[in-house]
Amino acid sequence: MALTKTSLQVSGVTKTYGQDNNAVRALEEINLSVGEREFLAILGPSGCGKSTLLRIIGGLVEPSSGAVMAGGREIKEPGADRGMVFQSYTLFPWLTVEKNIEFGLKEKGVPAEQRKETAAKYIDLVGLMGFENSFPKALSGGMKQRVAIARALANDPEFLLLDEPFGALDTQTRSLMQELLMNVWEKSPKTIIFVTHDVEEAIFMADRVVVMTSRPGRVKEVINVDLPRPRDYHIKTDDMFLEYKRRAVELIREESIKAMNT
Ligand SMILES: Nc1ncnc2c1ncn2[C@@H]1O[C@H](COP(=O)(O)OP(=O)(O)OP(=O)(O)O)[C@@H](O)[C@H]1O
Repeated sequence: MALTKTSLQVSGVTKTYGQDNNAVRALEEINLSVGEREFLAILGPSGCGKSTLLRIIGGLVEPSSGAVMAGGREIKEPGADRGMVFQSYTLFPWLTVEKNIEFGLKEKGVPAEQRKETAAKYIDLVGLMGFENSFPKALSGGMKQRVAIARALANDPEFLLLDEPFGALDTQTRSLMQELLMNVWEKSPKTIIFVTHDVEEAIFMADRVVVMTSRPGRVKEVINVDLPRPRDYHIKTDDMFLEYKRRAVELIREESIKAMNT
């Protein structure tokens, strides 16, 4: 994808949790520009600060220094411009699929009829027709994450921030969910920032993959994934795909070895 305007800018972001002897340096000098409607993956070894970076972008965690700018404003707190999806299922168990998806709209005071219409649109987009009135406990993990994606999209955010959203799913479901997310993104273009430690997942979906170092997380390398779209699973055996994968595996391996030796 040709990069359009910058929609989000991470400048000199550093994060230290705790103080003195208990201080943990999670992130060090992160600089990153994210293009409008770009699909960006953040890839790195466990504990390198990926979630911390995403939470800072989401406005859930404050950086120790540096700033994140979106739409000309510094991010200081969560906002309706940023929808988030986490690995753990975060649906409201007492609400049906439809009501979960409508939740943010109701908070905003959108009238009932319009809420229902919007929910129906996203239920269709994530393939959950017929499950409108089901409760989360009756859904599989993949279905719950589809509801979570639909719920985030229903608020029409500019950014969709996903933190290992398919991490708890089996391999087959995970692979189908990757295709579903790309499909949703192509039909409802947003800027996506997707955190994962899965090399194949990152290259399969993203326009660019930001590979992070082990803790403290820094940007080690940015891989431009120049593979045609739309993509489906066949591309995973393509020579170019395998070349990107080899490069990313090499980078992550270097970092994992470093982390083991410190
Ligand atoms: N609230 C917190 N208080 C103290 N330390 C924290 C906190 N959150 C994260 N950390 C530490 O910061 C470092 C980075 O954590 P983070 O969860 O951002 O990494 P990650 O790359 O997302 O890890 P994983 O892939 O294992 O989920 C880790 O050493 C972690 O223990």
